[in-house]
Amino acid sequence: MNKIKQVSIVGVPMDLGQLRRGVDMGPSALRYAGLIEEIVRLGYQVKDAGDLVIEREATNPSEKGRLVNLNEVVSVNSELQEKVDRIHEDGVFPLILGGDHSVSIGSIAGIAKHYNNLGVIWYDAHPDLNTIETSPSGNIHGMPLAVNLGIGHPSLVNIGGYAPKIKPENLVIIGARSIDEGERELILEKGIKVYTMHEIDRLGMTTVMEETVEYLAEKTDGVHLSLDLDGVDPIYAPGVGTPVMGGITYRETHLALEMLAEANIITSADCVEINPILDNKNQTAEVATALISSLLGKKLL
Ligand SMILES: NC(=[NH2+])NCCC[C@H](N)C(=O)O
Ligand SMILES: [Mn+2]
Ligand SMILES: [Mn+2]
Repeated sequence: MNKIKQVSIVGVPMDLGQLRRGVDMGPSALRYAGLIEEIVRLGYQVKDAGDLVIEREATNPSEKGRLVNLNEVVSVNSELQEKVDRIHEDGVFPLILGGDHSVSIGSIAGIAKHYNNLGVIWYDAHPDLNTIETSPSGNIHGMPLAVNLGIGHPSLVNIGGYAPKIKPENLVIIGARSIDEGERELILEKGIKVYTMHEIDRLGMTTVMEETVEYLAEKTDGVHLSLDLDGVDPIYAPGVGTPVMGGITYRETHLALEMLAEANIITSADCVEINPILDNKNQTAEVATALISSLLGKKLL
């Protein structure tokens, strides 16, 4: 957290990056779960920048081979980019609340310009490395990491007026277990560091995080954490639109985030894909709140 004791929250109540309604309620669910109070309790000065206003058309059907809601996703992320850029300029830790995972396009666009080598930890069941050519769905929430690497539709890739935002060697994906063929090819082609569930099972989360911190610390000057709640097993985080069984446990995720807090390398974060309609009495937002507390330094003792 680089001695920044201020956190600025931006909510992005947007569900346009995919087709299941409800993930637009993520910021409210997190606020109801007491996220802000919890961060205040940890000793931070919290500025709540409120939520972006999202305009959505009544219907916008998906067509294969087409980017669903492209123009809307571009305009929301452009606005988010500006907002996050300003927060960063003020020297405050930006915490972005999604919304579907396409909001990471705007959050990283606003952050990456402040670093020569921004590192990214993508904690997710999915690598989100699809392009229009490889996407099985046309949903932009399956593409943000590719976009951040400069691969994808120009109007997404150039948000913020520069590209790429991140370099493949500054990226670590943790928790992947649903990987499309085109994503697999891109991972191998770019040599992206991925800890799939297989490596997490084999090495244990302690080693995974020690290696991740070492890998990023030596070559990056800031690290963004993108926390997709579907990285966590759906037993603990059922309120997500694309759940995949066999995920990371609640305890392993706490450990991962506690280790990041200890390493003191995270300079910004987003928390995405919470869908309260699919949830069990706001459990997923409560889990996310507890996890973010660990990231921001909460300890058991
Ligand atoms: N952020 C997410 N939950 N992404 C899910 C992506 C699912 C699938 N790979 C797709 O491209 O449609
Ligand atoms: Mn994701
Ligand atoms: Mn995911």
